[in-house]
Amino acid sequence: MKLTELFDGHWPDVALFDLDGTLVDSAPDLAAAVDRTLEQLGREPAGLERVRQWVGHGSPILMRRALAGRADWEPASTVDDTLFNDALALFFTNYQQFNGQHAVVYPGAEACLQALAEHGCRLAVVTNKPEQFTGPLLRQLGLAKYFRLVVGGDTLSTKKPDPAPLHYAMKTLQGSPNRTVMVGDSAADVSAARAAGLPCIAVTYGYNFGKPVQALEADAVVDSLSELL
Ligand SMILES: O=C(O)COP(=O)(O)O
Ligand SMILES: [Mg+2]
Repeated sequence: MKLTELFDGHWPDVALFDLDGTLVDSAPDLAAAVDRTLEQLGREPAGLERVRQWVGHGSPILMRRALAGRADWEPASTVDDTLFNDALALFFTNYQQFNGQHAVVYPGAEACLQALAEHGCRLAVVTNKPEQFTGPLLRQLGLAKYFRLVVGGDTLSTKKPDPAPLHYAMKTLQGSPNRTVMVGDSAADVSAARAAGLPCIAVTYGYNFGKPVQALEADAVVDSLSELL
């Protein structure tokens, strides 16, 4: 589906992009950092396939899931606070080292960013990844030049699926809800867009775990961002 079909034949004024699983396949680096952390804590590594299922709600939940060994971690289930804090600090140190080592831009993603920018669309990354890792990754992969704004998982006091990061990005880039689109790979992205009253595109190749992307009630589902052009 062409993006312009969502906006009466025009390009949107503002586009908000999720990062992990939407623009960049970063799971190998995240898995390397999680596994190094688990090993430092005397635990078995989780492996790429499991870590891939745990990404999307930010680093604290990624590490809680890794410690619990399961994707369906809920706030009610107990992970010892000291253990969690130690694990998160180790993860940050490890991810600092692994961030960008194996990450690649998905096919079609850069062409989409370029076309949007050429049509005057103002672009932001709205990710749950902490800011300290987001800027360096975007710069290393040559994507930083497309974005006027980066909102990380720790930029505000709440993160997706809360709509606050999307509201903040729209306010900063002077986008209105009916002229702004959110593009993401997970339930957190679609829920945040819904709550902010924005149209939302979901990609099929990312890290959504649980129900299929088609069940997320996005306005369109695409296999590649190049389909939007
Ligand atoms: O760090 C995460 O959990 C994923 O970040 P994302 O919001 O870019 O998918
Ligand atoms: Mg994502």
